[in-house]
Amino acid sequence: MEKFMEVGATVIQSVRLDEEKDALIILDQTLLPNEKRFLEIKKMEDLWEAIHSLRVRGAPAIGIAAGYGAYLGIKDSAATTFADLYEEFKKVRDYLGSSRPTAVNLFWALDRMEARLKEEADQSVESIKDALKSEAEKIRMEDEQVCEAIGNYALSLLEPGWGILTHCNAGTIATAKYGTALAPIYLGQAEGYDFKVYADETRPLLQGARLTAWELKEAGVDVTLICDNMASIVMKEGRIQAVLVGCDRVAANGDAANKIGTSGVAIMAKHYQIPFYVCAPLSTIDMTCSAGEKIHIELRSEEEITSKWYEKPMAPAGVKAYNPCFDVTDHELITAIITEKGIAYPPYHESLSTMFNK
Ligand SMILES: CSC[C@H]1O[C@H](OP(=O)(O)O)[C@H](O)[C@@H]1O
Repeated sequence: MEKFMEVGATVIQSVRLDEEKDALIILDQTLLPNEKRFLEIKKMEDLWEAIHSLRVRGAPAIGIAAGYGAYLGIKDSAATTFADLYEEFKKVRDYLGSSRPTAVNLFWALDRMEARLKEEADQSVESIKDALKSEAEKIRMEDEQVCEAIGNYALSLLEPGWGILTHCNAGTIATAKYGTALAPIYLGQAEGYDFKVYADETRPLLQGARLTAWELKEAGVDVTLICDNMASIVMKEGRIQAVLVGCDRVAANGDAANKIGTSGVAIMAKHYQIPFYVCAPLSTIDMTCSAGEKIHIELRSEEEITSKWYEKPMAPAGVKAYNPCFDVTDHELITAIITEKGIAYPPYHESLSTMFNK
């Protein structure tokens, strides 16, 4: 944690609970890099909207928000028995679970909150509520340690001065701290690694341009923004020695869903013989999902492609658009999957299972 502070990185909590206000405080990521505004969220409808609209985004941050949401959703319940409280919890769980489909952390966190609630079944309603609050806090605190561990494992694969390409934003604001794919950048910076990071802009929602370029620049990291269709040229020019990406759900065979465009980057990396690493907390690995084709890919509105970020529409009125939010990178294109328990190499079914038993 201190290393992170030393390098002057943006120490910003994108999701936290404010106990005095009884609210979830969320950094509105849709406004970055132009405005740093925090939202106070008390109602479940507002949290659902914040997740759905990507005000809070990034698989681990969505999980943290859902954990707190599960607590806030039942905190003022008038239930006097476990059974009644559980009925209310299930409604909150199902509602928040419908906000986005792909990042498994949302469901992982809700399941974890439910398991804790059941463990406390013989306690009073008030102490069950307290237990849920502390479980949500635990999810957030653990994520910091998980990201730091991923960062250290990833750093062991990198060398000083390397050019690193990343896609979308798997940085500190997508997690409790450090990020997943950006964690080794921050930890390496403290050790004088002097990485040159290339950030794909990541159409259509521009998380690379708006968020990755912003947080790395704030931290004093050497970052260069490129359009998505420039990844090949920077690889060909020898500027990239490794690709690091985050992920939203990893299947048991190692297929990894991440922001749309990631699989194309992996195909190019293979062509140029550049290692392609996926950084994945165990909370993002879904061993119940056998392969990538089973992952539900979120489809988002056409307007995100045609006009959202422009003063004037960038496409003819009424044109059809297709806007899948994620794609799945085939496990054969992935050099290694870096978890908080170690580095998994192919065959992934075996190596990922081992990570869960450590
Ligand atoms: C560290 S999680 C990574 C992550 O979040 C992304 O998606 P979104 O912005 O839609 O929530 C993405 O695919 C990432 O790499």
